[in-house]
Amino acid sequence: MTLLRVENLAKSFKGLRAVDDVSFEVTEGSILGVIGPNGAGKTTMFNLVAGALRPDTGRVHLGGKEITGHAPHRITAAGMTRTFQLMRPFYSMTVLENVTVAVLAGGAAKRTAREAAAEVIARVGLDRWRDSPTEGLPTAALKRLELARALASKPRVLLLDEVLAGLVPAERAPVMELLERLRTEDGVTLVFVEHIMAAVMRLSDSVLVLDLGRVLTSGAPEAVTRDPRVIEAYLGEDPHAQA
Ligand SMILES: Nc1ncnc2c1ncn2[C@@H]1O[C@H](COP(=O)(O)OP(=O)(O)OP(=O)(O)O)[C@@H](O)[C@H]1O
Repeated sequence: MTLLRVENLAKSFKGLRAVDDVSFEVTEGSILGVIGPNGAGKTTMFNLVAGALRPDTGRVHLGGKEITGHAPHRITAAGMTRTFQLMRPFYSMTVLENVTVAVLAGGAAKRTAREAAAEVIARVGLDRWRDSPTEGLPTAALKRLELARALASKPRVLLLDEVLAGLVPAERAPVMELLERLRTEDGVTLVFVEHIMAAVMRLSDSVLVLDLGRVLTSGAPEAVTRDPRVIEAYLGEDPHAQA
């Protein structure tokens, strides 16, 4: 079943077509990877889908309901939330307090919010930092906190903006495993923007390639990354050519 449907989205900034007639569908329980060179429109597309920006034209449907142009909190309430590339937790609060705020913002009752937050914190493997101040946390823990804050509203669709950026390879593997478990065990549908191709290849059921605001191509990761247009526009060289 199609859970997220994006039709002909477009957004210009002072004449620059940042997102130009982008359409795609995401099946419930699947993982869509979004790739493309810097400036391709990936973050703008996320902002349009998640309600941070209003599209000039086009429509977004979540679970069959139109959510185009709705405010982010309404879209979160409808079951879709996103993480930010530039994380903005409340640095003066502890990890538990940060996630509790997100749980409350997601509409949970005050009485059970801390308990629900603690569960999410355990889910993302942040238990050892639970009562630590957010200020001074290592990047890997901050990335997990960003995930926890997004998961606090129990989304059906999670949009992840470069959740692996800034992590060393040894830190990436457990985050990728966590994302896989979110899909298989919690049934969360994932759309993730990522530059790290090994992650895109491993996690994605299908890949959407953006270039200059438009969809260059989409399909299975193997096929997409062999497409000469993708290699030319983004990859620079054939990733399969190397041993
Ligand atoms: N608020 C804005 N005002 C003006 N131009 C913008 C704005 N936001 C994005 N742009 C422009 O729109 C285009 C698409 O930017 P966007 O950040 O969506 O690309 P991206 O694919 O996410 O890039 P990256 O991989 O570097 O994050 C770029 O040319 C960018 O400079």
